[in-house]
Amino acid sequence: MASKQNVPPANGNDPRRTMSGRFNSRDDLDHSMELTAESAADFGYTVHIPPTPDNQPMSEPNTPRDAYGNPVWSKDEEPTAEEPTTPSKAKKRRPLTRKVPIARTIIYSYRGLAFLRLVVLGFFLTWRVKNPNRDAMWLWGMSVVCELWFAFSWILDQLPKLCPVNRLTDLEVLKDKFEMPSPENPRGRPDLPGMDVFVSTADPEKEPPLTTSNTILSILASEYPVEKLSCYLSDDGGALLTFEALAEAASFARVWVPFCRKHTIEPRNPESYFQIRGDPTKGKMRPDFVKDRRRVKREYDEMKIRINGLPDSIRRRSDAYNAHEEIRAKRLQIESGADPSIPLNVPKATWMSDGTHWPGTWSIPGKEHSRGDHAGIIQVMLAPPTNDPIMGSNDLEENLIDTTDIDVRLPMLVYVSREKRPGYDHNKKAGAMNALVRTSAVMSNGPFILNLDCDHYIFNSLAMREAMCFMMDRGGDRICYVQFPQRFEGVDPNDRYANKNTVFFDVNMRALDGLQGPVYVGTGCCFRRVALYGFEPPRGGKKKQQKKAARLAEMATDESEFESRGLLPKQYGQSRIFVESIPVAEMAGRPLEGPGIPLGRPAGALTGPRDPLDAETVAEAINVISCYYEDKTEWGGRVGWIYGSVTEDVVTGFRMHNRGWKSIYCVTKRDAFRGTAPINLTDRLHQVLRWATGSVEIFFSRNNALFANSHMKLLQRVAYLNVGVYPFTSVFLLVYCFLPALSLFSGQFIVQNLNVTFLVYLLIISISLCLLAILEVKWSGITLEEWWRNEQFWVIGGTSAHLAAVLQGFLKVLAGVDISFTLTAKAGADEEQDEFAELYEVKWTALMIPPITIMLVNLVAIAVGVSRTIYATFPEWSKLLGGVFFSLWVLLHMYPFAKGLMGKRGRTPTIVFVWSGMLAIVISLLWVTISPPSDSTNVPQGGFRP
Ligand SMILES: O=c1ccn([C@@H]2O[C@H](COP(=O)(O)OP(=O)(O)O[C@H]3O[C@H](CO)[C@@H](O)[C@H](O)[C@H]3O)[C@@H](O)[C@H]2O)c(=O)[nH]1
Ligand SMILES: [Mn+2]
Repeated sequence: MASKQNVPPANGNDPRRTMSGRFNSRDDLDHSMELTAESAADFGYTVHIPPTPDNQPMSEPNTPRDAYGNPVWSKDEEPTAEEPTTPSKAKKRRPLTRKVPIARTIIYSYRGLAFLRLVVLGFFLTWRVKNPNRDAMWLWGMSVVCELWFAFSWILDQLPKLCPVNRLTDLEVLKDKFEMPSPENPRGRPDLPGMDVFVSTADPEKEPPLTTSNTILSILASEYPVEKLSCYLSDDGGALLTFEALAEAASFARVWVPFCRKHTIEPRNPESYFQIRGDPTKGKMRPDFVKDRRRVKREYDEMKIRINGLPDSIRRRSDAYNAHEEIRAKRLQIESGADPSIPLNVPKATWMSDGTHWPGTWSIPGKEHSRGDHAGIIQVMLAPPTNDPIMGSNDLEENLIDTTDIDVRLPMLVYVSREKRPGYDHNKKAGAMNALVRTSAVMSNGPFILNLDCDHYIFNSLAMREAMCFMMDRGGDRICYVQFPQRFEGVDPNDRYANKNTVFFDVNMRALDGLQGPVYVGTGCCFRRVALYGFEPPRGGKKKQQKKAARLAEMATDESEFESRGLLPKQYGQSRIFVESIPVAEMAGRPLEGPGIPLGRPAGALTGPRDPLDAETVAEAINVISCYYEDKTEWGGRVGWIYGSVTEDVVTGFRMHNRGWKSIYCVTKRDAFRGTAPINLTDRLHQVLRWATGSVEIFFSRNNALFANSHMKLLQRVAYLNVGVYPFTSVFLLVYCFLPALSLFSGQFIVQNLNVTFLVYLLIISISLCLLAILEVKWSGITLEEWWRNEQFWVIGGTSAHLAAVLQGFLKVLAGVDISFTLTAKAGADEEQDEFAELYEVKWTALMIPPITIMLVNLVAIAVGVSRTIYATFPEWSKLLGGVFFSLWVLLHMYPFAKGLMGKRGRTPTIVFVWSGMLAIVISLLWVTISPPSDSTNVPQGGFRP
């Protein structure tokens, strides 16, 4: 099997190798005679895989440095080890988290207003149905149907927003409970559960390896006990580029992480850190800060150049090796006396710096070396750290900066590229995550899993601790995940396409938190591992289910049962080591036992060293990422990330909620994570298209909230139903956006006459919507502008991407056409020249056709209306005004879209508006001259009739 690993003994002679497995694929050629490591270095590049910290000098075991203050919430002084136990005990009983109520006046008026609007909407729609427009039944019919649907979709959106929640954590208490000396933990070793961080990347072209490396560095430098933290990078591209960039990051981490710890800097993503404007020395106490910073920056810049030069150096290196191979083959051919004119078939391989074939994807894809066809690869880039801190030294020969009294250990770091073969469905990101779930269970088995996209880095180094506060609090064992908001950088200041999505992240998600939990949104989410294994939460579930869970744990350790019943392999696959890890993770993830926590774990239970990473373990880690591992198991069905939708995230969260788990939304003062968003219109539309398509998939699947069970609250179900239903609004929206034009063309309107009743209704409905928005702004902290951008994008996305999603969804359901996961392109980490160059890029896509049509038709309609008025052929003034206002309402929503189409010349949309308006006037003048009104009873100048 190509994915088998050769595992050299720990700390072999090769200094570049860690105690990890090195892959060894079957197409490795014997070239070591010809090309030595030195000649590889001649090509100007060698991968730096840092030596393990294991054999570094051990200093006296110290208690871990109290490196973390609490930049987020309160700032108590740090308790020392000698502190009398009584206050600490009192502290330990303090809760780790609490709810912060939202001001009553705001929330009550918000609910009252929503109710009022609901009632008015009811009356209005009744009135609309009862008062048809006899002059234009078609217009009236279409508009009423659309309005009924809009009311319905408004209700779906509004109802779950009625009980928003805010929360606070207390990191001091967490520290007291888990990191301070106590009778059970005399040395005050970290007693926090392990955390496995998953980062996913899929394409080094669209997701620059420098960005990924920075994300990794922010994780490695995070404030979480080093020996409890492991970081896994899943590379679905199987790219050597990503691999070597990760090796570079691992190497630079030896400097970066101690630097972060020494000077407690934020954020710990070097690219972002060095880009901060303002005085970096602000609040820094140590005199050597400036010197250290300069050195580290230089080191970072060098790494950056190397990473950015990787595509080139890999290509040059591979060309040289390939040329060599060809010459050698030619020589063999001649020596063996074969006809030299026969063309040789030497593959154009991609080569690693040590002169072996890269087992993953080649730049020129070859057999068994393409994106969808390559071996599984695991490389431990940083070996698991020792259990005790290792202090650095002031030996500046060896270290770049003085690291005296700084723990220089690094968390484990692993590169993973799952095996891919033709004929297997790889299930996109969900499949990648499930491979990581298994590999990490075998290698580190952290009871908690933090999931990040490659472009989402840790902005607040205490973020993991925030999540842990919820998980370790009373009742925390019923929490399946803690979701953090997604925050974005590099979005244009006006956030033209509502990329920041603040209405979703600060209004909808906060509100869902009051309804047993927010949805999972794919990144910035900390999972309880066993929740991913398809278990039910303790207590919450039915008695029978609980017994079943206990039994599963029992069977995992009972050999005969495991083999004879074959039950576990059926669920989790054939790996014994994996199955045995389940109960261990379950136990380690529980909160500490204490009053009100009957099923807790004893304090101090997690202070021991972790299991060593031996050859057998690494071999098993490879085994569980083989492409056939999931065959005939419940992976992707009941277990792990759920398959079958391009928005695997929502479905995965839904399944957990449906099993009775709760989730938590954790908004921190200093953003926990930050990522990038596609600021370019086309990319944005494609992103929205993917999400909406995923929603349609959900709607047509068994994960439709209509089939939810009684574990879920009614309003929570409504929220999930809305996730599946919202794209369908686009159909009605499309029709509705054409109605004003149709009115102006026909001289009719959606009502027979614009009487006072209609106008008053319209007024109340609009005003109440605005008031609701203002109150939302009050309780959520978003701005009105953000709210308005969201409204605009609702129309833009609705008439383009959502519409296409509905079509795609129907195609999938009716014709089984598969939906692909189009990666969202990420901006390079260092595009300083023109920050928003992307914003102005215009790439045409069919998605743009409907909104463009809508805009043009409405413009023409306004012009027609106006010119007919000039000629006094328009039937009624009021209807004309109604139509024009209606049209303008549509156009106002479309404005950012029009601007986007114009590229950099910002003023052009206005010009285009004017030009097309004039053109339209000319056309309509002609039209009016050619066809005079046939029926002139309504025409004002009809007075000439006899
Ligand atoms: O075959 C694949 C496809 C994607 N990914 C990764 O999935 C992540 C999300 O992809 P991206 O194109 O950045 O999607 P976004 O629209 O930005 O992502 C949001 O929406 C997705 C669901 O559609 C979620 O998976 C993401 O976590 C969420 O951030 C990235 O890290 C990718 O590397 C894989 O690992 N394998
Ligand atoms: Mn993304």
